[in-house]
Amino acid sequence: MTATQDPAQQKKYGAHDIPSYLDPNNIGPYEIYLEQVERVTPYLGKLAYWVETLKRPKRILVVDVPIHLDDGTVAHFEGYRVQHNTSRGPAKGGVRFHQDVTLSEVMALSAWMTVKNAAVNLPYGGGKGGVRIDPRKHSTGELERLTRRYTTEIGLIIGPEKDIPAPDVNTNPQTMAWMMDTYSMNVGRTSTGVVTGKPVSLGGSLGRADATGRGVFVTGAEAMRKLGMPMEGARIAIQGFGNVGEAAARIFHQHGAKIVAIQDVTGTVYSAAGLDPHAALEHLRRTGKITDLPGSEEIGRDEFWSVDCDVLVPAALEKQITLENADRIKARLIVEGANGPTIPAADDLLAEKGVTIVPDVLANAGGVTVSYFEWVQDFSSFFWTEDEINRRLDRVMGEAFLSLWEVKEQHGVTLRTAVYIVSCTRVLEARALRGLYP
Ligand SMILES: NC(=O)C1=CN([C@@H]2O[C@H](COP(=O)(O)OP(=O)(O)OC[C@H]3O[C@@H](n4cnc5c(N)ncnc54)[C@H](OP(=O)(O)O)[C@@H]3O)[C@@H](O)[C@H]2O)C=CC1
Ligand SMILES: O=C(O)CCC(=O)C(=O)O
Repeated sequence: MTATQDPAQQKKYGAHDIPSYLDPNNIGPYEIYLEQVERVTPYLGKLAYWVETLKRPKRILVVDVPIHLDDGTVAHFEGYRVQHNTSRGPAKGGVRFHQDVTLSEVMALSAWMTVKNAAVNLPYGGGKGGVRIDPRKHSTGELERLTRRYTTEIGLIIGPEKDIPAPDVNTNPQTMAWMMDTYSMNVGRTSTGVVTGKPVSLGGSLGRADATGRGVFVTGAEAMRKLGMPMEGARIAIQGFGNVGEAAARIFHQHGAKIVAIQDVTGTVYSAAGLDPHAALEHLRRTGKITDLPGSEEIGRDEFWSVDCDVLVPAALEKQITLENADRIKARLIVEGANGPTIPAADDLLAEKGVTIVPDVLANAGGVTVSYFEWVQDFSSFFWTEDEINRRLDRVMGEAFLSLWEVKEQHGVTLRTAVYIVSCTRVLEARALRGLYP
């Protein structure tokens, strides 16, 4: 039970003056994950015997990444690669460059990869990496040197059959090209399968760029069908207009929905009549900000959460939906493009309000699904058409959604708990079958 769920605490502190160490909004990313595991444990039956496996990352590597800056000085950055679990296959998950990256965050992100990969039944465990750096403050040359040094430092534990990185926040196909090249130089052969999300000309897959946003759309559309919400004219608010948010906005728009609000780091724009995501992207590329978008009005950052909308898509960072804003959310459906955007206490509050959440570990699994297709294509050196990729992706995401929705109905739990029931069972079954000793 969290502090605000506890009636005694509520009486003592009221809604807004609880001390910070008791404030559920202060929960760390790995604690969020641990709470999610606690919630699923009663549904694991005999496999609960192995549940400690899920609570501990298998392997954590912390590295110092020194680089020459353009002015000739040397700067040091802290980097991480966490392999949370490898029971079902090699570790798999992205690499994030961000000024707020912490070990706890990367541990949580890697654990969510374990759950996500099992949710869509990919033959992977979970991993994630990150470097604490603000990429906006560095030149392309500095970012290339950082990426190459980081790749060499984590080279001890990555590899096409060990752990396969991919893009995440502030990393992209160019970053993956540098990682692939550095790893290949270090092992003395071209190893395309060591990373996914590469440029198509270097063994990348068609469809990977839009895959996460496409998966958000496919699972969002399935959820809307279940809830009897028409797509035509549905009002969508999107936080984050990067790889995931922009693609999700564009695909929802293509299918007749109306993008009423977009928020990124630079600000928040709103239009009751709907924004054109193509124009928004063009404006962002030209001006470097989402604000001053023609045909939109600028609203306050916090106002974003109370915008009149039917579907809310958080597609930025963790811990965005908290007890500070959850009760103001008007959407009936939240589709989590980001990893970990909702803290558990807000999850409970939204469930009580009757809001349906398609959780991150299902909604944003489209990216890693096409990463899997890329990895398979690299191994066989045989590449599929974009139509083939999209058809397979839609099938994986659609079927996963429908079967997980059935589990939710069967147990009378939230969709998040349903995904954890299925995923944790799959991971722990593999653990139990493999046993402990060499
Ligand atoms: N890329 C992928 O394939 C996958 C990504 N994800 C998750 O999706 C989320 C977004 O990743 P991705 O799109 O790749 O990252 P990008 O770096 O491409 O985009 C991030 C977006 O979020 C915005 N943003 C960052 N911080 C804030 C904030 N505090 N408030 C509002 N907006 C903010 C950025 O704004 P600005 O541009 O102004 O900085 C940018 O628009 C992350 O949680 C990631 O882990 C999940 C699965 C796969
Ligand atoms: O494509 C991948 O391997 C992983 C993408 C990712 O980091 C994520 O799903 O959070």
